[in-house]
Amino acid sequence: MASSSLSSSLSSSLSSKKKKMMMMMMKKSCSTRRTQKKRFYSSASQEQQTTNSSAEKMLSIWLTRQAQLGNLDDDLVIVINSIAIACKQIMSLVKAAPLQGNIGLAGGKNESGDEQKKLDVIANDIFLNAVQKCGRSSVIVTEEEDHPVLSATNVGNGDYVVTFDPIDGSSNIDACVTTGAIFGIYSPGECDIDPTQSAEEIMKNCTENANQSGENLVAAGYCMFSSSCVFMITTGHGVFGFTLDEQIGEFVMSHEKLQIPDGKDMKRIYSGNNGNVQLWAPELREYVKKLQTGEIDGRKGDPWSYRYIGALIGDFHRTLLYGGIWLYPPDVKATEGKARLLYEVAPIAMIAEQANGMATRGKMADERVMEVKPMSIHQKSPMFVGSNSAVLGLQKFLKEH
Ligand SMILES: O=P(O)(O)OC[C@H]1O[C@](O)(COP(=O)(O)O)[C@@H](O)[C@@H]1O
Repeated sequence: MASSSLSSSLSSSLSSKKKKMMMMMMKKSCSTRRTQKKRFYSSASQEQQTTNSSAEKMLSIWLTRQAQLGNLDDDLVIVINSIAIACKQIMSLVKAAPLQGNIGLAGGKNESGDEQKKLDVIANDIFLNAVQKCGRSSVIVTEEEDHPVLSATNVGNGDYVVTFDPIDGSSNIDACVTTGAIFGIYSPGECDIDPTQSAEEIMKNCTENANQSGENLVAAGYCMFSSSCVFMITTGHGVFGFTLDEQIGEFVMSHEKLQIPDGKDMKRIYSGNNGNVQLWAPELREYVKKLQTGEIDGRKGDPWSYRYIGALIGDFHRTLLYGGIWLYPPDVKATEGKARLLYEVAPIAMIAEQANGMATRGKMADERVMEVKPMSIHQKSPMFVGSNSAVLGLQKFLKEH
């Protein structure tokens, strides 16, 4: 109650002395409340200041800062911010999938022949919409579309080739196991549309334009949908991680200039589908045996640990943070491996190399993944990726066997 109306209702019933006492107490309590409020606001403003001072840690502001430093251009900032927004939307859908009936199959298959999950299709639409609406991408390649998707770059100068897998490891969704989105942003392509060309010729030109080796990547990253939602990004100047703070709806820096642990800091972990080992080349079967006895690095009786989530993002993220090796070699069933070069393998390889690790393929595990130019947009590729010493150890073993 305001003090004035209360004081007037008191005036008729109390002696003047008592009244004065009451008024003094009233004033004191109001001023206390005002002080408390002021303190609250001041603390809130201090808190606000604290939050502001850590604003630089927010992805959207960090990207702008990187542009100011000349590490990436403004159009690329817009593309990456659009991808981050799509990832937040997809994370919320993945979390609620069982409640919203977004588990199970959508009923179709993608060009790779994988049965599409409901969230594959929904996430693909979210991603496509975000990247197309930002107007800085000329061609989009996604695991869930058979052909490249052209997008108008009518609002900006950027005409980046953006590739992504909207939900990697989608078979994990129904079991609430880690999934994620992987993306690669390739240098602007010359995908001029010649109106005199036929649709097939235009598509062939844009497909050819999209088929770039990893060395043309200007940025690569992934967003892991797990116990935390972690957005990992490299623009060629190191690897940075941002964890979604659901209180403020922002990705906030949590990993700065990540390096894959090596040497004594490396955890001896290998990751691959052990169910396929008997389908691998004999020398790779022997390599796995040496990991399992510990002999591969001279520590017989001290085996390497084995971890496999069945989602490249989850298995790679652990390798990035703990060290070790992830391998998906060719096998009798998957002669070119399973992960796709343009939008899974090459972006992961860029991150690995930017984190001072290695990503190779080939019979001797000595071909840099980043140098391979895909012949088709959904081309698959084997990969051995992880700590330098682990990949070099594999190369040494293959040379000797
Ligand atoms: O089931 P497999 O043969 O081990 O393959 C697992 C690999 O396939 C993938 O799940 C591919 O997933 P998506 O096809 O859902 O993108 C990778 O993420 C994972 O590393």
